[in-house]
Amino acid sequence: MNVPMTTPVVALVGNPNAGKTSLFNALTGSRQKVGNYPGVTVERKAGKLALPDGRIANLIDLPGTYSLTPRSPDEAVTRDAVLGHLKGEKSLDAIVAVIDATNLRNHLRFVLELRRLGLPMLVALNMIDLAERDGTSIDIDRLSSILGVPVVATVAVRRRGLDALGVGLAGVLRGETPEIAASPEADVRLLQREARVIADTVTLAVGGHRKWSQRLDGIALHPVFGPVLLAMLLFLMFQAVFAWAEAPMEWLAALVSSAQGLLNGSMSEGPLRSMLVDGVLGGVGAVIVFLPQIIILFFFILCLEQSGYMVRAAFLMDRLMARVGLNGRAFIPLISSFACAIPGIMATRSIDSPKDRLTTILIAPLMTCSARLPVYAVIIGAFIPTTLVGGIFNLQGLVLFGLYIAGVVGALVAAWALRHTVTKGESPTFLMEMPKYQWPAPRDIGIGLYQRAMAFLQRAGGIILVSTIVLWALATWPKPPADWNRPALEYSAAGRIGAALEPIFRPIGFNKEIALALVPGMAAREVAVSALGTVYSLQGSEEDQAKGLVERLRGTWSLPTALAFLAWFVFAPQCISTLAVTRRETGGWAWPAFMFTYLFVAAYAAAGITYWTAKILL
Ligand SMILES: Nc1nc2c(ncn2[C@@H]2O[C@H](COP(=O)(O)OP(=O)(O)OP(=O)(O)O)[C@@H](O)[C@H]2O)c(=O)[nH]1
Ligand SMILES: [Mg+2]
Repeated sequence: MNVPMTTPVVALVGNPNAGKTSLFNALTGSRQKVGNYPGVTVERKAGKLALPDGRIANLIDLPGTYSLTPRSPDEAVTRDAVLGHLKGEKSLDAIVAVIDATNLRNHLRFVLELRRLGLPMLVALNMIDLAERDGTSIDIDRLSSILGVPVVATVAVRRRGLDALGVGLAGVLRGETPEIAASPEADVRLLQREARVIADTVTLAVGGHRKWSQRLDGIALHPVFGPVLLAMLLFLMFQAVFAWAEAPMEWLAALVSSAQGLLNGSMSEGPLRSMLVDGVLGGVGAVIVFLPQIIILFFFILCLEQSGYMVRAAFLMDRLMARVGLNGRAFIPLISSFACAIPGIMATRSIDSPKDRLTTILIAPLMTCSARLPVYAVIIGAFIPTTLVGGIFNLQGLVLFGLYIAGVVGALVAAWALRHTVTKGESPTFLMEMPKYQWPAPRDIGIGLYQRAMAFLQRAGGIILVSTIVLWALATWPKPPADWNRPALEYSAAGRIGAALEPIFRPIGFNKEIALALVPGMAAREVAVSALGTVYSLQGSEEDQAKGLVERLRGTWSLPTALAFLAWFVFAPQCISTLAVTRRETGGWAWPAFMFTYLFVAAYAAAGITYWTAKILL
C-alpha cells in the first residue's frame, strides 16, 4: 500500500508490562506476543490504526522501559524511537503513554519524563479493570488536568475504551489539545516525588484486596515450598506431554500410515510414488505426529507466561543462577528457549549487563527446544518401556524430564565455565518487578497455541519438507548397477555421504543412517527424525512401512546407540537459524563459531560417554 507522506506516526510508550502490546494488538488487529512479565517486547513493531476521523496512523509498539536512560539493548530501541534517533524513521507525531492503573506511582514517573519532550501526548490508563478489582478508584479528569494531557481509561485485553482512545488520539493529532512545553531534564528523584504526589491526589479510594496475591507469593516464593512447587509444575508438564498426547499421536500416525498404504495401492511403482511415500509421508509424516506433544508443551509455557508465575520462578532460580554467575533475569530467556532458542536469544535484549547477556545467548541452545521433542520422543517411544514407576509416573515421561534436566544442568555448567573464562566479569543483582497474578485468558492461550501449531506445520511443510525431499533424492540416486548386491542406499549419494561421515561418529556408537541424518538436521532439528524416516522407509519393504519409524528403530539400533543419540541431542550443535540469530545479536561470526564448536565437543563427549557406559553396564 502506498502510504502518503502525511501519515502520522504514533508510538505506544510506557513501563514494562503496562499492556502496550495488548493495546497495540487490539488497535491494529496484530497478534504480537503478549506476556505477563516485563521484557516481552524487545523490538519495534509497526501497524496501521484507523482513526475515527478517517485518517490512518502508523502505530508503533515499543519495548517497555522505566526511563529514557536505557540500561539494556531493548530499552535503547525505545529511547531512540521516542527521541527520533532511529535511522530512516520519521520522528513521532504523538505519544500514547500506557500506564498501569494499579501502579500509578511508578508509571507516572515515566509519563512526567516523557512529557518534558514536548511531544503531543495522550495517556492510556490501562488495566483499569484490575484497579477496580482491587477496589482502587482514580479521578481520571483530575489526572488529565494535572498532567495537561487527555487521559483515557482502557482495558486492552477486553477492548474497553478503545473507541475513546481513538477519538482522543485523533484530537491530539489535529492539535486540539493544549501544547506541551518542552523542558530540560529533571532529577529522577524530583520526578519520582512529583509522580507520588499526583498519584496520591488522584487516587480516591485505595484498594485493600491484594491479600490473596500476597498469600500466593507466600507459597510461590517460600524458600522450601517454592522450589518444590516449581519442580512439581515442570514435572507435571513433562508427564502431560506424554500422557495426554498419546491418543491423538496414535491417530495421526495411523493416518500417515494409511495414506502411505493408499498411495502404495493406487500408484504404480516409480520415483513419484517413492518420493510421496518415503520422502513426504515417511519423512514429514514422522514429524507431524508430534504436533499434539508440541501443543501440550506450549500450553504449559503459555500458562506460565500469562499467569505471572514466570517471574516468581525466575526469582526462585536467582540463587542457583548466581552460583554459576548469572542473575535471575536470564531465567526468562532460558525458559523461552524451551520453545525455541531464537526467541530466547532475542529475549536476552532485556538483560542489562553485556556479559550476562552474552553468556545467556551462548547457553540458550542447551535448553531443550521444541524441535528436539520429536527427536527425543521417537527414541523414547522406541526404546523406553511405558512402565509405571511408583505406580503413577510414566517412565517415558520421566526419561523426557531427565533429558530436559540434563539440558538445564549442561547450561548451568556451561554458564559457570564461561563466566570464569571468556565472559568473566561482574554480574549485577537481580531486579525485576513482580507482575500481578492473572488467570490466563483462554482467548490469548488459544491464539498462542494456534500460532505455534501453525508455525510448526509451516516448518513441516517448508524447511522440513524440502530437506526431506532433497535427502530422498540423494538417497535414491544414482541407482546401483544391475550386479550390485548390497542395499541400493549404499550406492546412492546419501549412502556415500553417510559412509564418509561414519568414521567420525563410529566411536560414539552412531551408524551410517544417524551420521547421515545429522547433516540435514542442521537445517531444523526435526529433520533428523524425518531423515531417519525417509532412509528407513527407503530401505524397508511395504510391510515395514506399515510399522512406522519407531518399530524399525527398535529392530535396528542397539540400546546404547539409542541412548547416545539422545545424549547427542541434549547438546547437539544447534540449527543454522540459531547460529544466524547469534551472529546478528553478537555482531559477528566469532561467537556463533565458538558456540558451534563448544556444543559440538560437548555433544560428542556426552554421546561417547553415554554409549560406552551403557555398553559396559548392559
Ligand atoms: N486485566 C488486564 N490485563 C491486561 C490489560 N492489558 C494487558 N493485560 C495483561 O498484562 C500483561 C502484559 O501485557 P503486554 O501487552 O505484554 O505488556 P507490554 O506493556 O507490552 O509489556 P512489555 O512488552 O514487556 O513492555 C499480559 O498478561 C496481558 O494479558 C488490561 O487492561 N487488563
Ligand atoms: Mg510489549
